[in-house]
Amino acid sequence: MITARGLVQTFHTGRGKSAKEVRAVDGVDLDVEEGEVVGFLGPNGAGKTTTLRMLTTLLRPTAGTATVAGYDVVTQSVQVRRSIGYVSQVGSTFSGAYAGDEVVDHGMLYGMSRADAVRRGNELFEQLQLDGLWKRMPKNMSGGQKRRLDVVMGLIHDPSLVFLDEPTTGLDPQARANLWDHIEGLRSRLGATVFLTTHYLDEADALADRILIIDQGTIVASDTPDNLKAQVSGDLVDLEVATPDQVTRAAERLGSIADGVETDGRHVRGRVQRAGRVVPGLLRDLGAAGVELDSIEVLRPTLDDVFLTLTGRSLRDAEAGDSTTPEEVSA
Ligand SMILES: Nc1ncnc2c1ncn2[C@@H]1O[C@H](COP(=O)(O)OP(=O)(O)OP(=O)(O)O)[C@@H](O)[C@H]1O
Repeated sequence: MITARGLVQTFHTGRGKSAKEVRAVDGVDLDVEEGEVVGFLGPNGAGKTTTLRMLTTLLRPTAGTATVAGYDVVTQSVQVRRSIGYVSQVGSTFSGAYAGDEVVDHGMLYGMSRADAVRRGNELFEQLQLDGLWKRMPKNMSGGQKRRLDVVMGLIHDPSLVFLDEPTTGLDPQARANLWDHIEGLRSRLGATVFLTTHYLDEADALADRILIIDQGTIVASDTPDNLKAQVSGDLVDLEVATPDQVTRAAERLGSIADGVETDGRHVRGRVQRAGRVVPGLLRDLGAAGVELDSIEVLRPTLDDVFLTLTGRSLRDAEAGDSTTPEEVSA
């Protein structure tokens, strides 16, 4: 459904001595299969939006090639646009008509009949909890309502490939959960392919079949959330032994299957690959060695652990450290 090879985008900022070239996307290869939900994850300024803008034909690649739904993003941009739905990060611009009319016009722009656009628009308003707002002007909607209206606009023509740029930013938790359900439904009910960017690790984890991590314009990982977490850091097993004199024995036993075993009071911790498979054996082993446990906890690694291992920075620190503000710009 989507392929990209060596995609590059450079921007030129500043003038004279302060002129600078920014390689926003620096050689991206990616493949997305039909029916996949792919989460595109990375800190602020990593190149997510720029990649998405190239794939949706809004920005011409400086170098490299990409096809979307079988069409070349440069030479067949019209066909690409017809084949996709796109919800941009900045949202749609609305003309001052009623929300429902905007949506219907948008559907008709994609070749839908008025009746179909009205029917589908009503369905989407209901599914995205915008009921009763058909005759409201978008400028009089709350931020969250407007964001959901953006999503309706992106989905009105039932695209089989949808690009969503940070779709849940600015939504309250309930609206976010609702949109997650909707995105899951796009795949399960309609068999749609979804490519979404997000800063939210839990969102990527919950929704995506596969996660692509981008950092400084380059893809640094691509795998299922579980595989990424398993390969990169393993699960943390935390044993709490009943009495301090058992700590050494517990550490020995855990050390036979875990990396980086540490002790802290009556706690013994270490990382193991696929805890579900090895913990039953560990418990038998501890029992046989006469170690008595007060508690055992297994913590799955988070995607933040994955990001930290891959880049040496936490996703949150990487974001906090970003202060790039483009001045004058030419693509
Ligand atoms: N029009 C532009 N002119 C100059 N630099 C730009 C332009 N657009 C993006 N950049 C720079 O390119 C880099 C990648 O930006 P991009 O918006 O793709 O990142 P992102 O991963 O989508 O970030 P965010 O999560 O903040 O949306 C950043 O350093 C950004 O400042």
